Amino acid sequence: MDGPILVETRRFGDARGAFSETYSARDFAACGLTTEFVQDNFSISQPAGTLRGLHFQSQPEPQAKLVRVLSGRVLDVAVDLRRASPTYGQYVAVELSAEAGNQLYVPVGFAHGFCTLEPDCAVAYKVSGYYAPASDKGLAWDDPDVGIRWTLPAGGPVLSDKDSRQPRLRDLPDYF
Ligand SMILES: Cc1cn([C@H]2C[C@H](O)[C@@H](COP(=O)(O)OP(=O)(O)O[C@H]3O[C@H](C)C(=O)[C@H](O)[C@H]3O)O2)c(=O)[nH]c1=O
Repeated sequence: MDGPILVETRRFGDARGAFSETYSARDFAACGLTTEFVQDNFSISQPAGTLRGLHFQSQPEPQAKLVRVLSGRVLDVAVDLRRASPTYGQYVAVELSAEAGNQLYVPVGFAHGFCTLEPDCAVAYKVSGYYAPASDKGLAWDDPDVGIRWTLPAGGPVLSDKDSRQPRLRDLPDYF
């Protein structure tokens, strides 16, 4: 899909553990990723099966995101909301983990969310627009028209009240 980018950075391991440069404006630009980030976010989720999303910010403060996992494993998902896109309504899903040290770049025009695959997952992500509550929008995690194949616990996901009642794709205005 045109848009999201899976980022793999070098990891230097030794007897103490490992070191990585997780972000470099110069090296990312050399790969065509020139987004300027203005805010860092962090969330920690205790229960496995915590599902945060799907979220995005509409104009005038849209956000591209660079997501990575500091501890644990998550299934990270981006849904294409760009009306003119040939992949409108389709999604990408990738397992991000502290162990793999991989990251997902989610461009403006995508809803983003993740579901934790084990307890005590810490997620850090850069965003290219400041938090703007009035622009904070969402998409239903279980929208049948999108059909995301989440890995969920038997009792279902742990959701915020907000995420338990997000609109379906067919009810969203043309934000992008
Ligand atoms: C996003 C955000 C939230 N907040 C405050 C607002 C609430 O009082 C509290 C929790 O917010 P929320 O329930 O929206 O947090 P998440 O469900 O983790 O939302 C995030 O999860 C998914 C995965 C995303 O991609 C978004 O970046 C983001 O929306 O933090 C702030 O003060 N600044 C912020 O940038």
